[in-house]
Amino acid sequence: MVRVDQGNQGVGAASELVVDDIADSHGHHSDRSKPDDGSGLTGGESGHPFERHWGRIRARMQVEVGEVEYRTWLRQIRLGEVEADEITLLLPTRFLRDWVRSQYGDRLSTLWHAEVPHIRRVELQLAAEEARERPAAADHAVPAGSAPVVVVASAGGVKPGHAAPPAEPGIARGELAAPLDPRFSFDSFVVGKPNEFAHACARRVAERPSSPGFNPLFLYGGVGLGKTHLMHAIGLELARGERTTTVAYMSAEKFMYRFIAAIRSQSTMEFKEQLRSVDVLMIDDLQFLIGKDNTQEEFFHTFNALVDAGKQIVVSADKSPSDLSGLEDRLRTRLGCGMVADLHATTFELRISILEAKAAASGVAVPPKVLEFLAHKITTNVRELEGALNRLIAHANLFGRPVTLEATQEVLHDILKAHDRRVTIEEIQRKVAEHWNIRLTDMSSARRARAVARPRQVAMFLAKQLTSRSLPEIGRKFGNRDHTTVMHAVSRVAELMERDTAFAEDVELLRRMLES
Ligand SMILES: Nc1ncnc2c1ncn2[C@@H]1O[C@H](COP(=O)(O)OP(=O)(O)OP(=O)(O)O)[C@@H](O)[C@H]1O
Repeated sequence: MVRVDQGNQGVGAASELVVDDIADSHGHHSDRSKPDDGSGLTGGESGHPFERHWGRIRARMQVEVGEVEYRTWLRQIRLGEVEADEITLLLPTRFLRDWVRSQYGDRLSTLWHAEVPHIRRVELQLAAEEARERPAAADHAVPAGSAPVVVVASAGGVKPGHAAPPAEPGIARGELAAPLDPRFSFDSFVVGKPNEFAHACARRVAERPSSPGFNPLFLYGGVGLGKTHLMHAIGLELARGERTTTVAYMSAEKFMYRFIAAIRSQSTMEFKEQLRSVDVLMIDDLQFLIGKDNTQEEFFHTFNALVDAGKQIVVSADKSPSDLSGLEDRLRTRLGCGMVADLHATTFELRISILEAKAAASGVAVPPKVLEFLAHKITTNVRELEGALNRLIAHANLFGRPVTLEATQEVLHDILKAHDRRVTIEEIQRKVAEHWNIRLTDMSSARRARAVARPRQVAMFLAKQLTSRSLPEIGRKFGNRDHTTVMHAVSRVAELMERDTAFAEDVELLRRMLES
């Protein structure tokens, strides 16, 4: 049984949630809870009247200075006497006291004053006797090795007077930290029609977080289309700014496991406070929370607390809020309240631009023919496209040979074969016919009624997008039609998709079904 402490509001429900959610994600129950250690200590229960305030200040400091620095210098601080406008903080050694005083003294005073306005002075003292009398006043909250670290890039860096130089924004500061990848910047994100709206929204949030109408920002789209890239870009951009903005980025899965860890180490209050003290919270791959009802509940509360406090939330998922059917209704509703931006499947043009940018950055000359070939063959996922190009480049560097079409086919034969196998024209025809409720034979019939001709054109379009068949080959599969008919179908469907969003969504849905 997980111990439930009265002092930790909401932990009872949360404790059960942990076991439930582990069972959900692993398909069986596992009792990973820790037995009661009998210490009687729980988060926020030292008995000191200012313990809760101190908990919030500690969480804030942890976020600002990073986990390593926090543990080295600040974790051992205990609360001492409060007299009039002064609070005493106790440290176990003279060296620590002097160091904390010189490096963090001002910041601690500011935070104390902000938290408890009548406190104007912070006195740092050697703990001496007091330390023995009040052994674990503040330390139990974040046990070593199991601290639920919120990963933070502290834009604007560490405040003046702080000890170590700030960690590079987004670089992990503790063993649980989820770093922002410096490669995923706005500069390296190639913008095209399918992602321009999502990109513009991400830029806007990075420039002006918490703007009305943009909070939360919900980014969604298929696998490998740049959601994570855009989220990192927002974080990196904020980290470059002048203002002091704390950004926490984590996957929904990490969110759940950190929450579980916090419950096990009985530090949920600190976990919540850490989360709620950030300015921008970004949760990636939210669909992971489907079926994890209790973690959803926790996320919902965090979400509300942050939005109500004017903080920015950015969330990504593989579907739109309304299609995330396993999520609780009230969460879906709130997620859809801000800006919802779709990253559409890439077009040939965008894939070419991405390949060109990545090839140029690599410094290896890749002929346009090879880029075109790759953009035709690998249509689904930018990650795979990038992987294929990287392999070619590595090969060229290793053997000192130029990249040619022949070499490409040889080096990537396994990837290309897998892509050829992925979708057949017959499967496309079947799915499209089912979708519009027409007979499969109409895919090759001579009927020209729109109810039949339009689905047939869509099937041709998808055959061009999803297979590596040539136009004449596709034409043959559609009742021996000419390649110009296929060409016309492809451009007609692309044109209609631009104009008619409902139609575009239909085609997009079919594509996703065929690719999954
Ligand atoms: N428009 C783009 N410009 C440059 N690189 C891109 C673009 N879109 C995607 N990528 C690259 O493709 C790879 C996959 O992108 P990312 O991880 O952001 O996808 P995702 O949508 O989060 O996928 P998943 O659903 O798997 O989480 C990354 O290396 C990313 O840099």
